[in-house]
Amino acid sequence: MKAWIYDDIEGDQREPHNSGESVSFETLEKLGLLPHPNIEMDKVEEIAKERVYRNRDEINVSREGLGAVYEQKLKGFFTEHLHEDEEIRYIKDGSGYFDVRDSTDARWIRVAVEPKDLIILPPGIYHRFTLDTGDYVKALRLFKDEPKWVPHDRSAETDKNPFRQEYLQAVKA
Ligand SMILES: CSCCC(=O)/C(O)=C/O
Ligand SMILES: [Fe+2]
Repeated sequence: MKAWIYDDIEGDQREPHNSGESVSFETLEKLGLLPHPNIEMDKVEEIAKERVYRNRDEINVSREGLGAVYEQKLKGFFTEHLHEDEEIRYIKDGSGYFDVRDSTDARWIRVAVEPKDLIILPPGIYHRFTLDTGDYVKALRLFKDEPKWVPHDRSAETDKNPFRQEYLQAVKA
């Protein structure tokens, strides 16, 4: 797992867009995005138990895995959004990029994930996801309750969402 500031230059979202400015795990932690690089399944189970996760699913994000909904799903994943529940992603195979807003809300931090990387997305964090040029990731998605994936796309309305407001309070310096 590595993270850097996204260069915001027009072009294929699947390219690294690495501005050359790297971002530390400490910074990710301050944003509430808890990185656990290179861990085994037994550690994933420990985290899931500790944090009381009751549900999970496995997703194969690829043209083959998603079939007819591939384009639509990829578009949805890369639309800036938040979730109202804390969610865990554990990469089983392939790779991709999670982008999260930095503390100024002006820049994207790109987090490159690969097999055995786990990240915890706090409720209310604006983020998006894209495959890289390998065009494939298989991930375990852990949910506290039902295995649902409900994105709230960024809007003036979502900015007022109580989970967003709570997140901003929690990460305030
Ligand atoms: C690699 S898991 C699929 C993407 C996802 O679950 C998510 O929440 C994207 O924002
Ligand atoms: Fe998401």
